[in-house]
Amino acid sequence: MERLKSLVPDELKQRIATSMSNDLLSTSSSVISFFLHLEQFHLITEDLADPKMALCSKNKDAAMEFKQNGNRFFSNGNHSLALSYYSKALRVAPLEKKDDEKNKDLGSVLFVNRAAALYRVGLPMECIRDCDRALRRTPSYAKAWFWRGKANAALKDYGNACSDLKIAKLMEATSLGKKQVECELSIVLQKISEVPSLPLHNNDERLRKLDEKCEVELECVVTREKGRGMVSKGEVPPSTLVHMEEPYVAIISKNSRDSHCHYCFDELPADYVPCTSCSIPLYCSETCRGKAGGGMPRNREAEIASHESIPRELKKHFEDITLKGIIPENLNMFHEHDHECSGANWAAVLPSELVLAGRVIVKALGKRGDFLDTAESVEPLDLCHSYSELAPNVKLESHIYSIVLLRCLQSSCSFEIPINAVSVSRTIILLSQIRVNAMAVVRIKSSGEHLSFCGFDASSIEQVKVGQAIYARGSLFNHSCQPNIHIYFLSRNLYIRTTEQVAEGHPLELSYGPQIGQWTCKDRQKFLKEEYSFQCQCSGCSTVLLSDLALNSVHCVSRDCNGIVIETAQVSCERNKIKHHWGISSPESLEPYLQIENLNNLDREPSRVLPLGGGYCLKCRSFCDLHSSQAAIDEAWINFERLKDEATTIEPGESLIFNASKSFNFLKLKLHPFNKRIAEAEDILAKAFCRVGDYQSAQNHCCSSIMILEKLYSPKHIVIAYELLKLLSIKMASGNYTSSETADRLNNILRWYYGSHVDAVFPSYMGSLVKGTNGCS
Ligand SMILES: C[S@@+](CC[C@H](N)C(=O)[O-])C[C@H]1O[C@@H](n2cnc3c(N)ncnc32)[C@H](O)[C@@H]1O
Repeated sequence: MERLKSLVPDELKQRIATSMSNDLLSTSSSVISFFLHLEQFHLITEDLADPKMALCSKNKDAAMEFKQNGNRFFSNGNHSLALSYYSKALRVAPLEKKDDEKNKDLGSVLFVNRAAALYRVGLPMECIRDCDRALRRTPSYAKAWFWRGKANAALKDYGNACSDLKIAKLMEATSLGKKQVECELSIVLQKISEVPSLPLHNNDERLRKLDEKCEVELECVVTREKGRGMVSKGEVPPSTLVHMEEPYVAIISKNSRDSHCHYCFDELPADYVPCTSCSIPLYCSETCRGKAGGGMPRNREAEIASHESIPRELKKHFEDITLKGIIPENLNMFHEHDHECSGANWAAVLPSELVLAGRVIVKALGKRGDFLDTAESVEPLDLCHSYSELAPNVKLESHIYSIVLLRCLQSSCSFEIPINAVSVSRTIILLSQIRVNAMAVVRIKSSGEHLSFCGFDASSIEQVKVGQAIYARGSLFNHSCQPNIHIYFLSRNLYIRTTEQVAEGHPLELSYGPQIGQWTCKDRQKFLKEEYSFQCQCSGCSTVLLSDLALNSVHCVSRDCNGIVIETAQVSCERNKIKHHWGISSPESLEPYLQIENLNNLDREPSRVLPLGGGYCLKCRSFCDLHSSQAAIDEAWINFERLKDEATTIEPGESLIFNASKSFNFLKLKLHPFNKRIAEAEDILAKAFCRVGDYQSAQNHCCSSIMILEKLYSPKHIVIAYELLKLLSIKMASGNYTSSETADRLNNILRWYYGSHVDAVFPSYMGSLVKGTNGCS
């Protein structure tokens, strides 16, 4: 891309840099005439679009090599490595079975080999699913029936195990193989005579009960400051599900490509399935693969019917398995990966936003046919954009990316894709719509393995971005740094829930990222301007709040004054709030830290409340040299960085804890008590003390950290729940299982934010932690 950018003449660059959305037809036309006559452009786009040059097409030789490695590790008893090689082989193996393939093909062999490895590593369910895959391709595959039988026996489902093994015996051609099956069968028959067979197990453990209904009526209203936004038609209680939606289009993040399903974004199971025609997407099941359009298994009814040799009593079992899950092709459904699946490089190489734009174009063309044809054609997605406010460099990139994308789509789409001023300018607008409206699909991840062994570590929670999606109606919710709704995702679907009581007609606003308590107002506004090109007009950015003032502040130099000292840029941000909005929240809570006497007589003059520059105490106006204070604070912080690094992996040395504790006393003298760094320092110390087994000190530091965060956020904020989880793990690590108060608080916040979906969103052990602690109280 840099190469193409550098080729654009300066005069055109300049026009694009200063262009507004109205100018796009003209700038697009110039870009097209420039690039379509440029040999380098054609070379680059051919590289991207020609399947012969692509690295992501299927490769039988590579698959055979992976398979051999898998076989080698399997024979040596290294079954997990064998499993990983069979999976690699499946990813690159050509999986489209040809009509003339009567016998088992490479795909069937790889599925059975992987099934055997799955059985050996103790995953019988996954083993059965892989056997089924092999049997749908090759119904007479004796080994697949054999491993299926063994896995069913491991699950104590002796009835099915017996049927599987009986069919395996019928299908087995070698006498040695037959003997092996007979031996297994006799064990199962013996078991059947001893214990009753368990009822059929549910093969799909990932099925979840998600039956909560969304019954709130919302409406879209327009305001001068924020454009369209969503409000509720009636009063809504906290924790109410107000919206749920499937994405218009979605795409997996590049860093999740090997770990999460490319359709539903859930974590991949050990028996994931690859795309049938290219080597990029991986899916958790055939259902997801079918929905994404990564190749459908053929209906093999005719072939199966030809198996006359199956005795009547086994026929139903045989057909149930070999025909099971064959998804009828849904012609009305948009298969978002289909047009990328020609084995070309572009979908794997271009940025995700661009590939997402390609998916919108193909879906819109499939639905309407005229999305790119005329400037008047109706938008498939009525979304706002911010092209005119983009940085010059981003505007230029959008022009180049749009023409590259259309060129790639031309070569891999069944529709006609025109490249003209209209189509390019519409694609540029689409890219800026995606920039403003795409949501990051996230999953909650914890770094610990098992709570009772790892104690504190088990509860390090983070949100991991696994995908990006466009939700047509979800995009109409505006941002607030003090949100009253909360979003989360199950599979690829968006859910929105209130986090407080919302009055009738009041805007429902979520956070696009930054929140009060996390960053100061200045930093939040900078982020929103850079990422979303808007000046935040939310209530949190128009009101003077203790959290915004204290978050990064230092203590007044006069020890008997509680006043806050902040830097110049922050002072001017807060002064602007007073000047333009005159908002001060909860004066009583601010009074100890700020000069706000005679509040009723105040006019809109900021100097009545805040000093002109930074470094002055907001309460007594004493001056503090922020520059030298900051240098001393940064130096003291080094001890925390060291302790943090060491405490994540090993037991930290005594001297590290001693030095950090000394620095901590210094930080407490210098920083304001509600400064976020103090909370972080408390957190690092808690972790370190936990590592060395001093649970009481760990607990004290953890509690102090929670108290600061409650001031900066609010006592019911989800951030507090994550801290409570840490506190609970410390208590449990110390053998205290009677912390029902902490567990109740944690449970309440989680239910507040996730309602009935709490168990689906959080790793299951967290639920059992809460229940376990409650149970022990
Ligand atoms: C995802 S859209 C929300 C819907 C949008 N208001 C509309 O009319 O389509 C994001 C855009 O809404 C506007 N917006 C959202 N929250 C805002 C806020 N707190 N202050 C100002 N503008 C806001 C900005 O123009 C932003 O780029």
